[in-house]
Amino acid sequence: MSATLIDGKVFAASVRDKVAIHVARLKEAMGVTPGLAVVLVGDDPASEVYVRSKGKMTVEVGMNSYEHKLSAETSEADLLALIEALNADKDVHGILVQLPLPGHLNEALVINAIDPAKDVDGFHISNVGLLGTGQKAMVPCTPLGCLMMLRDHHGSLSGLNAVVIGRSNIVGKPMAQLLLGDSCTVTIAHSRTKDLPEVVRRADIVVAAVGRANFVQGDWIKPGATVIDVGINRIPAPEKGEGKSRLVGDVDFASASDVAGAITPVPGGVGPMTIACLLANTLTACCRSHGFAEPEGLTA
Ligand SMILES: NC(=O)C1=CN([C@@H]2O[C@H](COP(=O)(O)OP(=O)(O)OC[C@H]3O[C@@H](n4cnc5c(N)ncnc54)[C@H](OP(=O)(O)O)[C@@H]3O)[C@@H](O)[C@H]2O)C=CC1
Ligand SMILES: Nc1nc(=O)c2c([nH]1)NC[C@@H]1CN(c3ccc(C(=O)N[C@@H](CCC(=O)O)C(=O)O)cc3)C=[N+]21
Repeated sequence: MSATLIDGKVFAASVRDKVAIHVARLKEAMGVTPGLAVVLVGDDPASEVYVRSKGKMTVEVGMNSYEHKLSAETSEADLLALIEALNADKDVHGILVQLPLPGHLNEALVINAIDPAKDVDGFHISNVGLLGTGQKAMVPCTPLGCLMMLRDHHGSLSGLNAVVIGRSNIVGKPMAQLLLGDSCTVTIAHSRTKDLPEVVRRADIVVAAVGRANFVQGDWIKPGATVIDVGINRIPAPEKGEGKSRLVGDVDFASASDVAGAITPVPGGVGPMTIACLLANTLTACCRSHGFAEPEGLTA
């Protein structure tokens, strides 16, 4: 491995430290404590783990955490009623509805019911539109975390060729918007892209958000490029014992880290930054709702 490792775990801890300092100040000077409500519908074990770890970190930075666990059979009307109540709750500054939702619930309808000012995921159409037109928005956590790491590594991103693999509403598209906002020349690749390896070879920055284990190969990477691996894939790991598994990204780390200039690992890369940015967004939402000065370096 010759690439510099971009340590998301360390970076995320520094973001959370910054958030904690601002939260302490808000509490002391203004008597306001930011609050994050997380809504989980159903009992997907992986989602439960994430929700628990989000709650723990929310409390660690001094914020209030409100967890709402609803059964998998919850009706759309009941979920919308909860969102209405959270929209009206003065102690709640951020609302996150864990995705994916069970199939009988209309995801777009539910997300768009959240008060855009409390939409710390940045998924509401109003925030999507604001981001797309370069106006102040709530920015999706995963792309924001990627952008922070890229800015930290490169300084300016202006003029660099960026290739985003994946065009989902939660990662690929907002990532492309943020890179464009920083004056990259952006290509969005997806499952219909012709000759993906050749497209990726032009990139100074590669962001992989595909959902396929070890998909991006080292010989697709331009020597010296920066590789951000968003993928979270659980694969069998018989070498760790029968029935065991491990997490890998969308990038074949072994081959890519020999060619890239810098690379994020999985685990310990984008994942921890996503949660840190969720806390940063909750703080930002709280400051905006009260008309307080926004902390610097925690938004796009
Ligand atoms: N670290 C974190 O915090 C987070 C990690 N993730 C992880 O990131 C990954 C992507 O998530 P998400 O965006 O939600 O996934 P989606 O499944 O919504 O999107 C995947 C994208 O990859 C594209 N794709 C699929 N196969 C290929 C292929 N063979 N060649 C090129 N493109 C392909 C799809 O193209 P098409 O549109 O044509 O189908 C699609 O646009 C997952 O591993 C997920 O677990 C997600 C959120 C947060
Ligand atoms: N409304 C909504 N917003 C989200 O942001 C959202 C969501 N729904 N649904 C699921 C995805 C996935 N996601 C992750 C967050 C942190 C890690 C993370 O911290 N991963 C650790 C590893 C954790 C482990 O060991 O399992 C790491 O990469 O180091 C991963 C994935 C947020 N998501």
